[in-house]
Amino acid sequence: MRRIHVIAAVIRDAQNRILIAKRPDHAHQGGLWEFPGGKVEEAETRRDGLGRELLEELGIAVTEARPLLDIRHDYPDKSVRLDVWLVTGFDGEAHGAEGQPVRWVAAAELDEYAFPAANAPIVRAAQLPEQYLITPDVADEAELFSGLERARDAGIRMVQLRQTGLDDAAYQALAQRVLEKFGGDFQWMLKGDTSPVWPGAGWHLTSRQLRAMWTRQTQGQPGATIGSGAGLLQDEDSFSSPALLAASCHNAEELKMAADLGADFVTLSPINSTASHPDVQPLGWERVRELIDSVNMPVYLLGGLSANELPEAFEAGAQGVAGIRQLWGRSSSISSNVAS
Ligand SMILES: Nc1nc2c([nH]c(=O)n2[C@@H]2O[C@H](COP(=O)(O)OP(=O)(O)OP(=O)(O)O)[C@@H](O)[C@H]2O)c(=O)[nH]1
Ligand SMILES: [Mg+2]
Repeated sequence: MRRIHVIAAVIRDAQNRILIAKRPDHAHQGGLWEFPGGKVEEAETRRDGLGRELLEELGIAVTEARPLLDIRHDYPDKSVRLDVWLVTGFDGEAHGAEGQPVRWVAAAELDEYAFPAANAPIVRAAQLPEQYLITPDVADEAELFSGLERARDAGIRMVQLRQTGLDDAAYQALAQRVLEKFGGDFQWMLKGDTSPVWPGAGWHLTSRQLRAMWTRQTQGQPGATIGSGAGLLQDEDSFSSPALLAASCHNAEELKMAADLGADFVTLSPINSTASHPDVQPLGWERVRELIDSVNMPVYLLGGLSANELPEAFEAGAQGVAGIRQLWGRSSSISSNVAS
């Protein structure tokens, strides 16, 4: 089946609301909500297609846009490439120029609307920030707390609590203290052997956990040979749904495993060589582009990148950048590793 190239727009206004429209009942995937857009014409660039579709459907002229997510989906009757752009600037008042209902909704409310099956990763991409901070190892809790305050003030909105060398009990106790103080400031991603118990917190799997969980879920094996640390192998109920499921990936195989498990997003590393891992071969941008292209999930690039590299990351199709020291700010004195 020929794959149809469709441009779709996540349009965000100054209040961080997102515009959705309702598809006509008689259309493909009719009656469901959608991100405005449509088929790219033969002689048209992606950006021109975006501009034309939003003018036709909403009566707005796009002034600021960048690629957000590129996905491929096969419906029983149709194969589509959904080339999704984030639109943050436009002239005119958006309205249903073709008579379709349109609505501005808060990003978190998108989950309450019925979209076509292909749209699940678009909804995640619309909700997730551009930067994903992974906490560095710190000397003490005061340093952790002041760093988190600094990150919050710098506009960081999602944080993975990582602290090497803690056993699970010590980590859980730390997580409790951190979330009591900063619970509402960030989307939290926690590590550990089981799905986090804190409401709203997500679970970030190491690549080792990802492999173990994938093996258990897809092969129905007990996974006894994979290692004793993976508590998730022993407890079926540990896969109670966290708010978000993420995983650390380094290659095509791990990306596919994460996709199979329905991960909401992944990190991909290492992009560049880092001082902490001078001997690890970096992926390089060309390979990164290919890897991102092979999956339908938001991908954060990790390893020697800061917010300065966001344009390159977007251009490669990534959701944004993840970082430890690069996103933590200047006053952190303790060196840390690239996340597992
Ligand atoms: N615009 C849009 N299309 C989507 C989304 N999700 C999704 O699966 N699609 C599919 O992508 C295809 C694009 O369709 P469209 O109907 O908007 O195309 P169009 O504006 O050029 O419409 P037309 O064919 O009536 O001229 C449809 O098969 C639709 O089901 C989405 O969020 N937005
Ligand atoms: Mg359309």
